[in-house]
Amino acid sequence: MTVAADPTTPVGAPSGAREPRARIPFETRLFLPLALLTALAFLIADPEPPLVVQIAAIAILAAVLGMPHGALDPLIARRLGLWRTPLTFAAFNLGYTAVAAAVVSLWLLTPVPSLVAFLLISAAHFGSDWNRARPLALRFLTGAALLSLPSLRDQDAVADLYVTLAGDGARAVAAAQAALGPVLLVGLAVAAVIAARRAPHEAFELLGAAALALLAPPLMFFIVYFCALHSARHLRGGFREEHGHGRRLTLLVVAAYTLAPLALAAVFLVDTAGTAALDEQLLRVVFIGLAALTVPHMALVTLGDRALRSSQV
Ligand SMILES: CC1=C(/C=C/C(C)=C/C=C/C(C)=C/C=O)C(C)(C)CCC1
Ligand SMILES: [Fe+2]
Repeated sequence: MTVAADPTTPVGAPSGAREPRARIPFETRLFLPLALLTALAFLIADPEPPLVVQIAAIAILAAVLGMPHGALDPLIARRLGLWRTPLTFAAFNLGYTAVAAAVVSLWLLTPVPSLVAFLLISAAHFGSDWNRARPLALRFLTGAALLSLPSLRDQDAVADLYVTLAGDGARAVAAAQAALGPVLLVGLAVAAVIAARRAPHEAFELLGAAALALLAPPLMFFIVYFCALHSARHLRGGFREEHGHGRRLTLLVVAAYTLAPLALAAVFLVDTAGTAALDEQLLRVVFIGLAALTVPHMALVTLGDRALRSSQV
């Protein structure tokens, strides 16, 4: 299989004229066994952990493993030439924070449309973990399928989570996802077939992710996919692209930009202690926080990908 000069080439795959074999990326090896074990555990024993345990797990794992992949954003921005001096760096941070704050404000003002917008943006973002060189419509369809399958498995569980995040009106969003689920599942299978032609490991990842979404509770699916595949892939890609600038600086930026939002989340939790159950507050902090960071994060990742692709042409 030829993988040279293909943006879907797995990280670390050798390139050259002599038909190199695509190496299976680290995150595929991490995600697939984890996904299959988790899916199997719920298929056989259905050992559903209490919701509060799942929420605590997602808060901790998203903080430790999920957040750092967004923390590479200042480095992506530097590569894009968005900042060069301390002053333009400060302006970049101000802009990034302002966009995130605007998303939170919008969410509080119009929660249900904000949730829908978050799901649509996330569909494009997550769907781009596969078939990266293919049209956006295919990637969006893949992501929409991935995010709808949990509702197909357990519409009420997803509806309850959405209601905590966006109020009663959000129940209809889970219903819509459950209704679209079967068609989207077919779309995901098509995406897997398309991916298989150039990168078979992507097809296996997609099938593993679909099995996980259909068999494990919604939050367990999200934890395993988000931490073991999505975040791991972007973190590794980010470190690889920053290789010229030294690992120490990259580590420092990742640490600082992981800790800053976490500190903010902690302040919010302490500030609002007693106004709602801790698990509900945690769920809101995790997902509304992710929504706030996703908008500037996705804009940068998209620009970064575009720059990378044009430099490869
Ligand atoms: C709330 C919620 C869901 C959606 C989560 C989303 C959409 C997360 C997006 C995170 C992003 C985009 C991170 C960026 O890297 C699920 C899993 C459908 C079902 C369980 C409840
Ligand atoms: Fe991401």
